[in-house]
Amino acid sequence: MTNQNVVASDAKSSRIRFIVRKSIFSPAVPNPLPAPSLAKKIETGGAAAKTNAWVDSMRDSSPTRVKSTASLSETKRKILGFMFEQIANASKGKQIAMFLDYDGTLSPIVEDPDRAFMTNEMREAVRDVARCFPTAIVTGRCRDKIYSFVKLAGLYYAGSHGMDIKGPSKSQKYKKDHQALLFQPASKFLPMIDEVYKVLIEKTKSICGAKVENNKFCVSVHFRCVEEKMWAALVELVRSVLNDYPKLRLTQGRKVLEIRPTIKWDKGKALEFLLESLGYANSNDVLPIYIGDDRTDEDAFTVCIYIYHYYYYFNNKVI
Ligand SMILES: O=P(O)(O)OC[C@H]1O[C@H](O[C@H]2O[C@H](CO)[C@@H](O)[C@H](O)[C@H]2O)[C@H](O)[C@@H](O)[C@@H]1O
Repeated sequence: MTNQNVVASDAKSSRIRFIVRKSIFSPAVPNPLPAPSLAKKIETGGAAAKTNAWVDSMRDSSPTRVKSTASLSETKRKILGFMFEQIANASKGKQIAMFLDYDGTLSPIVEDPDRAFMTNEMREAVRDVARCFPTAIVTGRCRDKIYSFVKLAGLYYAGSHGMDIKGPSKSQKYKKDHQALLFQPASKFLPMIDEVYKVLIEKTKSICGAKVENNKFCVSVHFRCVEEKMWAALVELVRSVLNDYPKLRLTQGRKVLEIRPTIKWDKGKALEFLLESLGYANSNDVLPIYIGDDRTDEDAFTVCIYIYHYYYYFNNKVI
């Protein structure tokens, strides 16, 4: 391990992680994935303390815009070269399975979630990967919407943070028993999610810039366009709605509050499920690789090789 800016660890066989340390970036850049002590603060504090803990966490998880520079590109090239070499070594004699997050990984982060389109170049790259390896898009978004963005038929899609999994419609070449794959472990929550979505649409009308997105088995409340002084009001409002729904829980992504069922299912479980469906349950013959950029991706990082995709640090677009 010679590169100071990249950590590679193989604590478990065939599981390597790559973390691009923030020290290679401007010191002004906050850690995009701070170890959140949110759960602890929320458990111990009163109502105001809980709201403050949420607002702190909302601030921490929303790094500010950074300009890309030529030297950054050089660093990026070196890191990618190093990662590629490590992955190539680790994959010898194994089947690679590729898992890709969408927002911030395949598409740039933009203000309007309905316009987070991926480029044709990226689509071609994903198509090429899928020609070689079983490939899945694993996202917090609704599966139909993600399909309308990615538009590639030969992939697995795991929408709603893995609570809505569907296999490729055209090709079953990686599926051992050739059965169509559809798995929705939170289906009984559908009416509840729909109801809470409608309540939140109505209630958030009072908060300028808030946007509620129905992701089928979960709901996103976006605050990217909400003035910071209104974040506490927004989180209080969302929490007050959730008081009536003890079977739903609140989590957080990039400038987004996410409401989901309390079931023990996340992107990591979805990966395990997909590997099992591919015939690789607890197998050493597979090298699962996950590329992601968000806190919710950390659930998947426990299952495989992972790469934090620092798209937004290398790109001078809005984050
Ligand atoms: O698991 P992901 O694919 O990363 O989905 C997580 C959330 O992604 C989307 O929101 C994020 O991207 C938006 C568009 O760039 C951006 O406006 C927003 O601030 C980000 O949080 C999606 O809209 C959410 O529903 C997902 O939960």
